[in-house]
Amino acid sequence: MSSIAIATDGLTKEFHNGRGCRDVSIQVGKGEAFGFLGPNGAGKSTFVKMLVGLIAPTDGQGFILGEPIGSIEAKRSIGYLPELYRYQEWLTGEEVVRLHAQLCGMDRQVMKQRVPQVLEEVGIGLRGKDRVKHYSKGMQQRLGIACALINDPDIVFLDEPSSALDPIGRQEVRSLLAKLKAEGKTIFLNSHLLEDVEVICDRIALLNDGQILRSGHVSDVLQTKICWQLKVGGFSPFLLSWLRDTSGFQVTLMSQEADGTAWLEVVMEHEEQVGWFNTLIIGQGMTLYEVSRKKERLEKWFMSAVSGLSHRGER
Ligand SMILES: Nc1ncnc2c1ncn2[C@@H]1O[C@H](COP(=O)(O)OP(=O)(O)OP(=O)(O)O)[C@@H](O)[C@H]1O
Repeated sequence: MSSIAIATDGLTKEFHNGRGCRDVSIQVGKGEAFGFLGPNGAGKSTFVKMLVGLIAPTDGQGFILGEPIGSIEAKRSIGYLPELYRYQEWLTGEEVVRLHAQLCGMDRQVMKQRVPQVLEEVGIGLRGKDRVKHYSKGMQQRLGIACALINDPDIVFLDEPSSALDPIGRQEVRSLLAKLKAEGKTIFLNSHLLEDVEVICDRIALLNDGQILRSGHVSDVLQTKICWQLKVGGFSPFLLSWLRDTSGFQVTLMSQEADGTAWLEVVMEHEEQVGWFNTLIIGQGMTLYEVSRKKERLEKWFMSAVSGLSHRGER
């Protein structure tokens, strides 16, 4: 049995105006969380709409668990949260989810159990009988996720699930995605929120002007070198060259206060060397206030990939 959840080969959608996305080939493994990034207008939503069968490709092919995209068999195993979707605000949350269950052709008895269960799962079980117009944006997004999960899909496509949410709403959606991932669901996440992608996704691809520009494992992108940031007290400039000479590491003074508090950045070969380096600091009479591993950020990866390129999307 194949371990591939989503596979595309040269998948293309060219709109009448020449926009869309071109020649996109990816593979996403079962249980993997895949982040699809790109500037506004890069073609991310167009790609997802092809995968979920809402629009037909103009070239190439795609498969969901081995079934051709757009087929009933492929649709049975997916859930989809569209971007900025607005639900019928005169309905209750429960009615909205029930409507989606009916659209899936769910049996009435199964529906009776599944609707409250999925509302509970996304954390709006107690508000299921309230009308959507009384829901916060965060609750509406979670309601959308409930609709996407109603058929207990193997693969969930989420197009900007945290857009327009405040930090609390984002955190709620992020925890929900982490839970889905832990349950073994395959997640395909379109997002501009790179911090969310860093936390949730295993692999990423960056789309620009309809084409994949870069792709890779998030862990590789974030850990290009082992760099620690240390906050120390009792620092004096002559200690900098002593630390460099004694450790052999690249030590950089980032900032220093008049009271001798300083921030250092130290690049090492192995993670474990930090313990030894700390003993050098303490041995020289300095105080160690804080030690943290500096990570590369996805934002840097994203910006370095798109800088200097034309992206016709929104600009
Ligand atoms: N139905 C359509 N007809 C013509 N052009 C379209 C159509 N749908 C999208 N486009 C264009 O295709 C390009 C890609 O749009 P798409 O919505 O896929 O981008 P996106 O990466 O999802 O953007 P965003 O991050 O802003 O949501 C855009 O230039 C858009 O204007």
